[in-house]
Amino acid sequence: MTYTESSIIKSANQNNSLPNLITESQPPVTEADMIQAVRTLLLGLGENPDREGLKDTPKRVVKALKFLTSGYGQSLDELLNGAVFHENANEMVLVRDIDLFSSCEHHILPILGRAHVAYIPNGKVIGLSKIARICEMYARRLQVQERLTAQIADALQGLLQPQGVAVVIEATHMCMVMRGVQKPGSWTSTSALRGVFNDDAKTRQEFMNLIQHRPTFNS
Ligand SMILES: Nc1nc2c(ncn2[C@@H]2O[C@H](COP(=O)(O)OP(=O)(O)OP(=O)(O)O)[C@@H](O)[C@H]2O)c(=O)[nH]1
Ligand SMILES: [Zn+2]
Repeated sequence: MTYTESSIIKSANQNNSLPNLITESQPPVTEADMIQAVRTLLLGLGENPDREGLKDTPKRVVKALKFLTSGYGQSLDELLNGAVFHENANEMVLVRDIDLFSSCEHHILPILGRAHVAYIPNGKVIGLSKIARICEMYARRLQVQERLTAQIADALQGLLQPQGVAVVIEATHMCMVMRGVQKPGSWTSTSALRGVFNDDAKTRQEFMNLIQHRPTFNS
C-alpha cells in the first residue's frame, strides 16, 4: 500500500469523527447526558452521588474521559505544524522511551507504557517532538495496543515515505493488573515494522539492539 501525506492526513481526520460509533439516527449526546450517565453508574455501584465527595465527580469523570480521548479531535496536519523538512540524512533516527498513557477499548482502563520509534529517512525528516506528538494523538483514543503501534508506524510511513519505520510499544494494561486475570508486572510488547525494518534482518537487529541499551542518563 502506498500513502501520500494528504491521504494519511485525510484518513486520520476521517477517523476523528468516530464513524463506526455514531450513526446518523443517534441523537446528539450532550455533556449533560454524559454527566447523567456517570451519575447513574455511581447509583448502580450503590453510592450516593449527592454526598460531598462525589457531587462533582460525574463532571470530573466526563472531563477526564474527554481529555483521555482528545486524540479523536486532533489531526496529523494540525500537530505537525509543517515540521517536515527536506534533508539528505539516511541513517536511523530513533526516539526511545516516549511515555504513553492510553485507554483500552475493552474496559476503558489505562494502558501505561513507552514507545520506541525509529525511521530511516529518504529525503525528508520530521521534527523530533512531532514523533512524540503522533504517539500521543493515537494514544489518546480508545485503543488496543496492536492498533496503536500500527497507527504510529503508518502515520510516519505516510508522512515521510522513509526507507522504513519501526515502532515498539511496551505496556502494562490495568485491565490485566487491577481486575480480571490480575497479573501485576506483566508487560506486553508489540511491534510494527515497515520497509527496510521488515525486509532487512540486520537493520531490524540494529534497532532492537538500540532499544535494549539503557541510556546512561535521564533528563
Ligand atoms: N489484543 C489485545 N487485547 C487486549 C488489549 N487490551 C485488553 N485486551 C484483552 O481484551 C480481552 C477482552 O476479553 P473478554 O473475555 O471479552 O473480557 P473480560 O471478560 O473482561 O476478560 P478478562 O480480562 O480475561 O477478564 C481480554 O483478554 C483483555 O486482556 C489490547 O491492547 N490488545
Ligand atoms: Zn482492557
